[in-house]
Amino acid sequence: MNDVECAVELAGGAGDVLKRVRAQALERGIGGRELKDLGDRAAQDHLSSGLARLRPNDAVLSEEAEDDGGRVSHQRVWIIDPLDGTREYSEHRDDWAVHVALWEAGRLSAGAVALPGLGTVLDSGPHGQAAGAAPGEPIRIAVSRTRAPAVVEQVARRLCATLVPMGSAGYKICAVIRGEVDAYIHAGGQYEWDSAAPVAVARARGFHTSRIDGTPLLYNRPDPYLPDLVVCGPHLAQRILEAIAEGDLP
Ligand SMILES: Nc1ncnc2c1ncn2[C@@H]1O[C@H](COP(=O)(O)O)[C@@H](OP(=O)(O)O)[C@H]1O
Ligand SMILES: [Mg+2]
Repeated sequence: MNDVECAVELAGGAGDVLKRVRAQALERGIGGRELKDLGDRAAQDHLSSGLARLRPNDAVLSEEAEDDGGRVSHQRVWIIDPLDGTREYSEHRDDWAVHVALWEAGRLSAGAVALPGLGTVLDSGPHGQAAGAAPGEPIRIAVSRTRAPAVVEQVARRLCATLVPMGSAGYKICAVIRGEVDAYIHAGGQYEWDSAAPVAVARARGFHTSRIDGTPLLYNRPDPYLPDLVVCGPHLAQRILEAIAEGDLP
């Protein structure tokens, strides 16, 4: 099994576990915080035991595990978010995801994002897919449905774009890849596990991925805080980055 196949197997398996956990919780009348915790724990257990079995020599950075920083000196580090869009998962919505990425010697070398609500897993393997169709007007920008950053609202006004609220960073990046929206912009806080796997998939298919100031998204840093990003078709990147750079000017 190569690394991409490994990522697909693990993300898809964790997605199946999460769906089972949620169905059983519904039958037992469990929801809210308890369901979020059950899901986080079950998906983390599935991924950590799978990585220990399939890739025992690699390091792991997970949203749901202690990080002692030892991974920084490793050449191969799996960056995982067992349940991205925890809130939406607990609300029985479809916009949540499982992220499994591999960072290898300075770059993301493999990734898979399970979208269990849509019954699919997207991966960073060779697909020969063009990087998105030219966007129609107005441009559609995916944004957090619960904490839309002010900068995204400003950019939408400048570009006369439509905002499309959704949960989960992975689900939103996959919405760009799937052509449901033209861009995803986020600012104000996030961590490497929120974007590593979907960014690996987006890059493999030719999409633009960067910080909102246009600099590269870097992974396996000592501090995994990675607060902002832009993902869009390459033809839109310059317009969006310029609109962001205009800052608070009217
Ligand atoms: N300001 C912020 N600070 C820290 N994490 C944030 C954040 N805004 C969004 N995120 C994280 O990014 C993911 C997508 O958020 P959203 O659905 O609002 O777009 C969520 O991951 P988790 O669900 O794994 O916690 C959320 O916790
Ligand atoms: Mg997350």
